Amino acid sequence: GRGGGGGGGRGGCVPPGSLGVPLIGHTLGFVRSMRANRVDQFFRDRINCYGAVSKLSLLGKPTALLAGPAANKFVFFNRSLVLGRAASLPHILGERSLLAVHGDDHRRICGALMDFLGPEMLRMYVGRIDAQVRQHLEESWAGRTAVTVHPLMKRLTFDIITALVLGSEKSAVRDALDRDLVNIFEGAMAVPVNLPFTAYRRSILGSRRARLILQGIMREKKTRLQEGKASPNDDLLSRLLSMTDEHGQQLLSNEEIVDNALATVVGAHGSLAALMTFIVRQLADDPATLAAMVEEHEEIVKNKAPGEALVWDDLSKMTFTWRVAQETLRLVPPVFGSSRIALDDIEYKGYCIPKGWQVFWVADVTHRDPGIFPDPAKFDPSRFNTRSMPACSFAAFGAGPRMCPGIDLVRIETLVTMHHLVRNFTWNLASKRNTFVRDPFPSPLHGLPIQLRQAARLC
Ligand code: HEM
Repeated sequence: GRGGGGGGGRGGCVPPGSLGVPLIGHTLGFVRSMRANRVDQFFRDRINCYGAVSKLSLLGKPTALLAGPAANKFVFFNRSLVLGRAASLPHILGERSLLAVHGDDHRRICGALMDFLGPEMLRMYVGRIDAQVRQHLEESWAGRTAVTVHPLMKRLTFDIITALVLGSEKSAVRDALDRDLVNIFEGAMAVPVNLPFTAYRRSILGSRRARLILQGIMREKKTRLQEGKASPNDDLLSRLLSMTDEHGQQLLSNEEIVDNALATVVGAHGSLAALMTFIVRQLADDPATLAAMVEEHEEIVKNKAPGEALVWDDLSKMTFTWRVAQETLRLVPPVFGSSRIALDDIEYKGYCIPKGWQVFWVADVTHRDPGIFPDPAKFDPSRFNTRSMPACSFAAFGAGPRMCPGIDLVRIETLVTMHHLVRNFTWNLASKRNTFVRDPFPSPLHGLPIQLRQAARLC
């Protein structure tokens, strides 16, 4: 029913809506809708019914669901809302991962990660990423008439992030990590009940195994750094091990390094693979966008020797390609939303959200608001030519202190991959059915099989 009154803390009443069955609440409906790609509809139905603020029960907690740019901004910048252990993923990734800490610890750990993931460091790795993309296309795309895109993009993004985090060796270790990641994601959407045979339990165990693997590699790196056989710039682990505070102590504890190396691998893998897969899907049916991209990339190679690697400055010329990526992220945001926990009773639009409640923001619903994005279903990269939209309308990376620290890496990997892909191949969708499910990242039907044609010799 619509009844909104009663309960709650000081001032106003709690938002309208219903909390459903205790513990399970709306979780099953939510998870089912994710799997059937009706998650957008699941949230839209509630928002249509109750308005931009409503209550429901998700993943075992009473939850306030907020939607719209103003709501997003409220969530992203509110100090009484913390990303916390109530959500499954922070708990799964470890006590000291960026997702599980707040306040000064968050600032310190986020600062350390951004030292590696910011443009100053990442610009050094463009050449390495360029080589990995070329090798991947050479090995898995060249000479084929059909490929399945999503698994290939998962492989590529996984190889790039593990090389950045762990360094170039260790392929067996990477395979082991890869297997554990599957379990980790399974539990991210599950009711957080740590009992045998639950998805949640499998993901806790997968994460524990992955962190043991990372611990072993970290110890080896530490020794190699001490012996002068490795450089702090080799990879993320070496960089984090080399950073010190004002007393000369290691800035991040060993546990923090391990948990955040895992968070980085997890953060950089599925989301990016989804983005690149959906760009490929779009380009198959959108010759005008493809032609504009090809033109942009041909212009860039005009000034380069044949086979010369891309460098940082080349990427700043790929403005249209980045708008294509943003428009793809608008229509199919890899992270559809996420939650916070209220540390105090807080008020939004006259409603009280009681202390301890979960607050959920959603990207999808705002991204399809015709008041902000006219004709919202239309794919139109030129929407991003201007900056006139209200703050936090485009929420694919979040905003504020918790904004995604991986955005520069997303840009580099996407631009480099698309540069080589659109210049060397054209393709058609093998299936016209345009559906996808979330697991929790958007996954197209059958992994997006395509028929492939190669322009000439790979260049
Ligand atoms: C297309 C790709 C990506 C998308 C759409 C994406 C999206 C997001 C979003 C929306 C958040 C904020 C969640 C919130 O506010 O609750 C976030 C946080 C995060 N992302 Fe990404 N991300 C992507 C790629 C990456 C990459 C490449 C990395 C690592 C290199 C990464 C690492 C993280 C981490 C560690 C956080 C937690 C930040 C914090 O809590 O302070 N992500 N991401």
